[in-house]
Amino acid sequence: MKTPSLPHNEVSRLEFLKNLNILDSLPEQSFDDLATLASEICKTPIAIITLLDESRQWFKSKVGLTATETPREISFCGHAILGNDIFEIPNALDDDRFIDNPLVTGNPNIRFYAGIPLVSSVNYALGTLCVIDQKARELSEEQRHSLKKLGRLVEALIEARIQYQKLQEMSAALFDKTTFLNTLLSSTDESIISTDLNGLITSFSRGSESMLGYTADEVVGLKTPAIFHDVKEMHQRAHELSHILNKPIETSFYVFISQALQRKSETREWTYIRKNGTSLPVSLTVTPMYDNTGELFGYLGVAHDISLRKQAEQETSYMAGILERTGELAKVGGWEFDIASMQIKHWTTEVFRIHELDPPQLPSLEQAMTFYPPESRRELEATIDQATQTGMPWDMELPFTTAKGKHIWVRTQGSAIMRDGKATSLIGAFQDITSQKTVENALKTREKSFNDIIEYAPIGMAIVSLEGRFTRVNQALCNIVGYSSEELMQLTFQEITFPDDLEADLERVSQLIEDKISTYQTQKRYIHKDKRIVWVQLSVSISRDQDRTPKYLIAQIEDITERKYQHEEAEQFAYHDPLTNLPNRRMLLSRLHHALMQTERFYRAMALMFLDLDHFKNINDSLGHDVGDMLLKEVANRLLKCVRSIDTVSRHGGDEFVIVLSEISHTEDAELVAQKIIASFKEPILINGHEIMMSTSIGIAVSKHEKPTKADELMKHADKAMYEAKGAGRNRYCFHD
Ligand SMILES: Nc1nc2c(ncn2[C@@H]2O[C@H](COP(=O)(O)OP(=O)(O)OP(=O)(O)O)[C@@H](O)[C@H]2O)c(=O)[nH]1
Repeated sequence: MKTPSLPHNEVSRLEFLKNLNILDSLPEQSFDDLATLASEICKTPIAIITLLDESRQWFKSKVGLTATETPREISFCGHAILGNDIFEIPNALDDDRFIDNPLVTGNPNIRFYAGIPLVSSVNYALGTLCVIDQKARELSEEQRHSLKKLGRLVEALIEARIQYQKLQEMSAALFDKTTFLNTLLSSTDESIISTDLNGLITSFSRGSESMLGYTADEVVGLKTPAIFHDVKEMHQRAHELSHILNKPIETSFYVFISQALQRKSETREWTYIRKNGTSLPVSLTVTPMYDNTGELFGYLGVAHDISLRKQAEQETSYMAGILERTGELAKVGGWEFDIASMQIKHWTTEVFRIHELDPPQLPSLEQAMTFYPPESRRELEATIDQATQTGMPWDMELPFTTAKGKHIWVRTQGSAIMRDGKATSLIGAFQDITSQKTVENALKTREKSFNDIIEYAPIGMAIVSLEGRFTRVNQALCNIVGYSSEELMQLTFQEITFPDDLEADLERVSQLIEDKISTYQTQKRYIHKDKRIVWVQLSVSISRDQDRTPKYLIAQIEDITERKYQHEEAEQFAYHDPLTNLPNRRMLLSRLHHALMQTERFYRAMALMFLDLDHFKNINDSLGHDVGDMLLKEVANRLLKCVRSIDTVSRHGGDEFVIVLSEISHTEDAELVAQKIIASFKEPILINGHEIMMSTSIGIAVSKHEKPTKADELMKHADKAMYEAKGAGRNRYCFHD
């Protein structure tokens, strides 16, 4: 027996056969009819439609046989499919290939076999239509011819099955696709509307319904432009298209499909009018739709709601407008620079105005830099480089020359916008600060003059905080108080003021701060660094801001120490007796007037004592004038010890002394003082080894508030009383009656 060899395309043949899904399928009438016909036409008891699987031949249809399959290696069909025509074995017992075949030697005892290969349209021999007899014989020519035709019919059945199968697959795919599309249509919020070529609406998606408020039933069948289009907008677009295409365009469906007609889809912003009358900005993409022959059959419009974006755009443009206007008002411009393209992206009107350039043509970076002088340009470029690398903001004031050649000053501020640690753009503000700069320069000049005035002033000057701390001092003041300016600025005026003068000074400062006085002048004492007293003439004023809040004190300090001492000396000279240093007649008269006034005011009494030394001339004559002088000094000391500090002991010249007891309660008080004086002379006075006994005669006059006496009267009274004392024997006192 010879096992049939395999066809050259066996692998793909088996694959094709498998995909036919025919193996082990149920019997089909059409196949069975053809098998029966073959059996009848060829007059054989057996007819089979076999299909050759990898290891078996399977019978799709069979007549006169109960088996459903047999092994491939013993099959006759395995040989038959290798040829193109009928494979005919008249007597298997005469053929070496089959003589010992189990199908020949055993059931079904094949003797005659004729099979026509069943070849698919893509040239795979799948099996055979064969007729079998248990006796040796041959087919007639007609039978062969018919068997071939029947074979073609079986092939057609198999081909129909293939086509059906393809159709099944396609319809399954179509179903999937339709399901997908329907799901997509109903799940998206986008509005999807299809129309035919004339704009008749053929579908209206769920998204369209919720976007526009109409149901599909209300809209499908309407012609575009339909109830939800803004006719004014369409009219405007028609007008634009007329210009573009240079021919009149009507306000019609055409405005939506002008591009689609040229096989392009077009996206454009439109306004939809909802059923409730409100409008909705949308971005509408219109796409032409073609059938499988490439024929245009309609249009698809997909629209999405851009109201949020529009609102954001409006807000942005509103904010940009506000920024632009506030920038103009504040004279501050804004700019933006894109780092990737190294291009200026935006300048506000104010930036153009400062440059004296006309918008909207933006200069390149290089051009923009030419407005700065070379040195400033280098500085600015370096700063921008640094900002780009580090994101560090900058704020610079630079000289600038406008497009029309005007020299101004500008302030440029900027910072980098960073994304993922990298600067993507720079934004900033730009300002003309020329007038500010002019004021600043004027202020600087003024400040310099002010500084110069302070620094080089011949008198001491200081700026002092309201608390008293020196915040600014000049050299003249340092010279006055002996401190360096650094040392002085660590001190307060309180610390260097002579304690006795501080209270009055602080009082005046308070009045200044409280705005009760605007300035004050005083003479006061500072304590020099070397601890000596320095007399100064001080003039203090206060600086206030616009709402009169006090800011600091301004002090002018003049050293008057020398003048002060000279004055004191002169005063001493004018009002004092140079020998005894006691007040002289002039001062006494002043004190007397004062005492009389107080007497009247306070309902008191006072006494005037007139003293003349007894026989003083003898001292001069016997011991000399100098001893006389020394004696007079000692007398002065003794007299001072007999009175209170409020009383005045004066020398009137020669050996005459006058005492004002400015406040007595009774006449007896004066008497007591007179007795004390007389007693004090009891002690001898020791001068140059001479023990001198001295006495004095005293005349006392009293003035009481109830009976006041004028000063000159009182002097006369006391003088008269003194003479009475002399007359009465000296070394005594007498009251004027
Ligand atoms: N040493 C000295 N003598 C003076 C000074 N001024 C006046 N005298 C003298 O004082 C004397 C005053 O004398 P009188 O008061 O007139 O007479 P007296 O000797 O004191 O006698 P009685 O007053 O009558 O007790 C005169 O001799 C003056 O020359 C002075 O400043 N120094």
